[in-house]
Amino acid sequence: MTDQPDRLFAKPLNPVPDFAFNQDVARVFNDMIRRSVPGYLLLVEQIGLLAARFAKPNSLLYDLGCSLGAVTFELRKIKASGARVIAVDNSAAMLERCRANLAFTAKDHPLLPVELVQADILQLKWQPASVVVINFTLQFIPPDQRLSLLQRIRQNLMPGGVLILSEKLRFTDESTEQLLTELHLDFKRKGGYSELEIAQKRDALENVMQPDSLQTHQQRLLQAGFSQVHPWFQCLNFGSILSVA
Ligand SMILES: Nc1ncnc2c1ncn2[C@@H]1O[C@H](C[S@+](CC[C@H]([NH3+])C(=O)[O-])CC(=O)[O-])[C@@H](O)[C@H]1O
Ligand SMILES: O=C(O)C(=O)Cc1ccccc1
Repeated sequence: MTDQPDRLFAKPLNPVPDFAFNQDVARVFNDMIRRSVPGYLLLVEQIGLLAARFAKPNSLLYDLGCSLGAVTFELRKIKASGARVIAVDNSAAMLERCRANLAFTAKDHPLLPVELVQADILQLKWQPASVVVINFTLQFIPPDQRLSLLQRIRQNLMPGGVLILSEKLRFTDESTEQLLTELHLDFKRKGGYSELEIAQKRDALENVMQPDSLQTHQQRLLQAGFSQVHPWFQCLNFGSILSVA
């Protein structure tokens, strides 16, 4: 994986442009996500283990909003004969680097075949799947499209299939929101981000990324038709939910 340090917001920007998954972001994304999402590496590793329990032979495993392919790579390690991984992202810059990463990491031990698809996940042509992972991507989908996307995912999951959804969380209780946001800022400061970098990235994300509360996610997943909805991971204001079809 390329590991250029993220200095994208280090110099004063006036105005701060909306956050976009362009070449500049793709180049530093590996560093950015590790220093921005507490628990990211543990989460990705654990997703591989969770997914392995639900993956069925001869089925599809989707990684929606695959970025540089961290989750895709974990899915490819699963032993499920005849299964295939479909990794989807609408950013050409991300997919190009994802392709290079996956080629580089393809060692001798067998990995599941992968197809990289450049597409909007709202426009995807679905095929029946046993595993769908959407790791920190639903928060970039317009809120009024989220339920119908989850319904489509639910409809294309085989019985007993799993959806793993990770998101930044907001909290309706003001003091919880304040405390966890402060702790997240402490995590960023400890990772070497300056106050300017933190403030400018927050401004860049403001119109682009809209997190929901854990309760909103749980209710929406039930409404989409999932029979079991289990929050299984939370680190500060980042969490993940496993839902069974
Ligand atoms: N409508 C869309 N259709 C397809 N892709 C999209 C769409 N909107 C955004 N994306 C893509 O979703 C990804 C979100 S990052 C995922 C991290 C990864 N899952 C990881 O586990 O490392 C999360 C973050 O940056 O916080 C980006 O690559 C976008 O191009
Ligand atoms: O940086 C943040 O505040 C985040 O919420 C996480 C994030 C990580 C990578 C790209 C966009 C958002």
